[in-house]
Amino acid sequence: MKVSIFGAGYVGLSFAACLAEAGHEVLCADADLARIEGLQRGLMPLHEPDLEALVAAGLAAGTLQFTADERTACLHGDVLFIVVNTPADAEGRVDLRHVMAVAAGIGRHRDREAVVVCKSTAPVGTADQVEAVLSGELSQRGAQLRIAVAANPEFLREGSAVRDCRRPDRVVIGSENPWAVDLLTRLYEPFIEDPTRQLLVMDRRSAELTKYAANAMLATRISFMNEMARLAEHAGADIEMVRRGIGADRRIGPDFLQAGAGYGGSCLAKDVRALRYAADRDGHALRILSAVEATNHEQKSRLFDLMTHHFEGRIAGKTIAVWGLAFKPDTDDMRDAPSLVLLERLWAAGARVQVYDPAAMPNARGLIGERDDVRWCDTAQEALQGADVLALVTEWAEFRRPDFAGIAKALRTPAIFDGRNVYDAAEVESAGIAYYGIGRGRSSLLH
Ligand SMILES: NC(=O)C1=CN([C@@H]2O[C@H](COP(=O)(O)OP(=O)(O)OC[C@H]3O[C@@H](n4cnc5c(N)ncnc54)[C@H](O)[C@@H]3O)[C@@H](O)[C@H]2O)C=CC1
Ligand SMILES: O=C(O)[C@H]1O[C@H](OP(=O)(O)OP(=O)(O)OC[C@H]2O[C@@H](n3ccc(=O)[nH]c3=O)[C@H](O)[C@@H]2O)[C@H](O)[C@@H](O)[C@@H]1O
Repeated sequence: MKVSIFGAGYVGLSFAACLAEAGHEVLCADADLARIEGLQRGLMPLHEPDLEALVAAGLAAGTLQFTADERTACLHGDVLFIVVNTPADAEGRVDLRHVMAVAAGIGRHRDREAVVVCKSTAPVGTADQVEAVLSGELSQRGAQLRIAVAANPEFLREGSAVRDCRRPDRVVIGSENPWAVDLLTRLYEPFIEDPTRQLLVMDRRSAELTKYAANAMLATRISFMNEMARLAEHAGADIEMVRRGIGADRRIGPDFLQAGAGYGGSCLAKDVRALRYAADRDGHALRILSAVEATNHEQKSRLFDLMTHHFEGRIAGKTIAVWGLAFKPDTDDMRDAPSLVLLERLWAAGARVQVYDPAAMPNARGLIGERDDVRWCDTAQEALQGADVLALVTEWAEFRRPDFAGIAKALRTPAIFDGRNVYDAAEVESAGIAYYGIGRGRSSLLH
């Protein structure tokens, strides 16, 4: 099938490469010319496991092509996906300008029937708006084309985008138009093993709300566990034991129960904010979500609070080694990363940092810029040299089994602040290093 994809970001590019791998003829468009020129030469604009090889394979096979030309992209596909960014402001108002720009472009250029699919995360009613913009453009030039608009939210995670695209838990098709549903069902066929379980067809508004509800539920689980972690700290319990204990209940399940330094990334916070804003505006305050946000806001300062406790308030002049800057492992994405809050708080308190991340250094450096109180290190080992203590913020695989004896030697006053609970406290302590985790009763902060 011929497919056009507008947006070559984390989602658009991963989705395009997977569709091309499955044999579809994919043209991926982006408004960013430099990004497209790079992609045409096989240069990746972002870090995502397995994606580079998949893009190269698609380019070589000719099933994946890139363009910065809106018209070409509007004319190529039988199905056209809108996968552009949909940022939300501080209050939660979602900026739909990019989505509507694509819709208007399709309305201006399209010369035959099409199924237009909104994959960007966007508030309930966005597909209706896309339809209105499209028909406005079509009627302005007197064109009468059969165009169906569907909502098809995306649930992939960064760091496993390719895997998630190839094997989605479910595909949600929001459309009551049999033609659009049939086309999308055929398009997704290579990724679906069990249609009765994985393929969910519903109306557009339900599909749009499903996306927000999913991210809000995930964020709620994390904030719930972070609150339990605080309680565990005070009660002398270990949240890791509690996590196993409740995760074994099939009604709860083991995933997304990891307490830590707070959730970050481009979407959970943005989408919770947007959902809360939309609900408030319609007079249906979502009280749970306000609590989820407040807890996460505090949680991002948790490592800093533990350090304040450890240093008895005297953080000025200390040097902190920081392992991991990206908002999660296996990505270079720094959007809303919890590490940024830790760094800001340390700098405000007069500390210096020595930072290392396997993939996010260029993005972090671009965001933060050069300053005297940060040293950008080439290795995890280099970040330790001469530092007082170590903070682990992102649980990259390369940080999981470190040489604790080496860490004990490198640090001036050996202590580890484990923001993702990846280390065994007893093992760390037996190397002569003080251990602080999130919600680990052994390192309880009894105020
Ligand atoms: N990042 C993620 O893990 C997930 C994101 N989403 C949603 O998917 C959408 C895209 O997210 P990301 O890929 O992370 O964004 P991104 O910021 O990485 O990429 C968006 C791309 O769209 C391009 N763009 C903007 N306006 C355009 C236009 N008029 N024509 C063509 N290209 C245009 C931008 O230049 C950019 O390259 C958002 O709505 C997001 O909420 C959904 C699921 C997962
Ligand atoms: O809409 C989106 O953009 C996507 O948002 C999240 O995916 P993503 O942000 O890529 O990554 P997650 O694995 O969800 O992690 C988000 C944050 O939560 C944190 N987290 C995750 C899981 C956990 O148990 N505890 C926890 O603190 C991570 O460290 C990270 O900072 C959702 O998991 C995806 O389903 C969704 O498609």
